[in-house]
Amino acid sequence: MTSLIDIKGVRHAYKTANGPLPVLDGLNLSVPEGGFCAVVGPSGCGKSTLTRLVAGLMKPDEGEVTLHGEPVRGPRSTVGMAFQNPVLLEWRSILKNVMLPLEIVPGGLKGKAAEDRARYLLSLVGLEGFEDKRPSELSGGMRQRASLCRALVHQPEVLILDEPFGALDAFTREDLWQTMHEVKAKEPFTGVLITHDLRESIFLGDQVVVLSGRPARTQYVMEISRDKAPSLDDLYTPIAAERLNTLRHQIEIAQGRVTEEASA
Ligand SMILES: Nc1ncnc2c1ncn2[C@@H]1O[C@H](COP(=O)(O)OP(=O)(O)OP(=O)(O)O)[C@@H](O)[C@H]1O
Repeated sequence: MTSLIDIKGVRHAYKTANGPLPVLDGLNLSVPEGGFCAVVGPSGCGKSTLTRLVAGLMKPDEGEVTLHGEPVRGPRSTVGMAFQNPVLLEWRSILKNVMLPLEIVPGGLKGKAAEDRARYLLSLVGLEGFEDKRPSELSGGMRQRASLCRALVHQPEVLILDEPFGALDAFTREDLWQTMHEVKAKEPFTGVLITHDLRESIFLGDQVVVLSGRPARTQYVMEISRDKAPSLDDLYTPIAAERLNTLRHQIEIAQGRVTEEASA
């Protein structure tokens, strides 16, 4: 697999009233085509900033973010995003919400083809029959499913998920993890997932990147090879426990609660 997303030596500081706030300091990350990279790290370390750089919503002070080797210089229609808050438009039906990017992205599907595509995605995530409902008529998990369809409707090659399941209860979240694997099998994309949930990171990611405390650098990378989609049972195996323990420990180092030397 060739690398689709490459982040090399990225440094970034926000300009604030109190002077520059260094947020990223030597970030390196490489996601192969079709890969799913889960990013974890202490609160406020710069995870969302990383997604903004990949999405082209801002440029780094130093270093480079490339997609297929081409520097990211601005927003691209080949990137889809979903956030913790689905932000669906209440005056549009679920179907019309999902179709929205096709009205905005140049060259997107139009008319019946657009509607068919949106209906297909909604059926893929189990929302068949809810196309004409308004967002407020759906549960939080269903709204997040619709938001996922909206992020995928224009067939982006990169999907950025910034804590999309963070506000959901544990059972709904686990349902959505499984849905994500089902969707990815049918709608291939290269994914970057920001999460605070270590179980989620090892269930969805084939690479888990731990960022250090702010300003963030790449502290630790865990590769997870799998030849089929996992089941929830896989989260209760010794190997899962070992992975979670390693990641939890890396987070403690990132938080400065233990030192690498002390843990060696
Ligand atoms: N536009 C901005 N201007 C100034 N400071 C900002 C801006 N956006 C984010 N920050 C600050 O940069 C730091 C990193 O923010 P960011 O949202 O990237 O972190 P995060 O790891 O995603 O946070 P969390 O884990 O809480 O979701 C935080 O201290 C935040 O307050």
